[in-house]
Amino acid sequence: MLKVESLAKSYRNKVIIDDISFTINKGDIVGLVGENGAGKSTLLSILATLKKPTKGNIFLEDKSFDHSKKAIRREIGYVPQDLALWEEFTVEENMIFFEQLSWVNRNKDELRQLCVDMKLEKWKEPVHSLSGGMKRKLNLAISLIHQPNLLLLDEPTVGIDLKSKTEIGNYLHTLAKKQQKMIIYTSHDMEEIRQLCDYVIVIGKDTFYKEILLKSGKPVLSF
Ligand SMILES: Nc1ncnc2c1ncn2[C@@H]1O[C@H](COP(=O)(O)OP(=O)(O)OP(=O)(O)O)[C@@H](O)[C@H]1O
Repeated sequence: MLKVESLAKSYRNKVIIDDISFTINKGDIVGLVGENGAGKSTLLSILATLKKPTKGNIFLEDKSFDHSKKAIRREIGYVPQDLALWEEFTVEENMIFFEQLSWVNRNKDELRQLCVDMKLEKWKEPVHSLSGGMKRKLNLAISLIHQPNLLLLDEPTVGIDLKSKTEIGNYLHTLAKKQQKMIIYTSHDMEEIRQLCDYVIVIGKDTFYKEILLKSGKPVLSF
């Protein structure tokens, strides 16, 4: 379980996030939506332990973000908006490189299976020759190497076609429902959010997204 209590973040005196509280259980896929600049990436990077909140508490199971940062990092897979891949290396070489940096040992078959599960079958191809959707899949596969329990995905399907979006969505659904991962997922595509997420956290002043989601019957928490 991930528990966020009264979280706030300001840059200098500008309040970006104000008093957010929510709980995510194992197996939940939670959408995080809001207008540009609402603070979605800021919230994800706080949950990824990369930024400190101005106020509030966060717990992953019984571990506090204030006291157990190292242990918590092992449990988290974070995929930022920007791709972080070695373009000249093949898919295989990228997977092996990131496995070497991770806390767990995964053999080549296991690494390859992670890619196959995501329908990324270009194992021997250099990354620069892959489509945008395939690169996004590879970024996601890399974030799963250390078998995290909490996945934080910042617009993982931005700019990719419907087929790849659907494949990524199906895979995330399997990760949550069969492997009991917790997933927080940002997107500006409300249809995708509606189909994939169990509930949605809406942040920011604009009520546009909240209204669309409520109309579709999706449970919404808004801040
Ligand atoms: N290091 C920083 N210093 C000052 N302001 C920042 C910093 N990082 C982000 N901000 C500001 O915080 C606000 C929220 O940014 P953030 O990137 O979290 O929004 P977002 O909801 O993810 O937006 P988008 O949908 O465009 O990705 C923006 O106004 C941004 O300019």
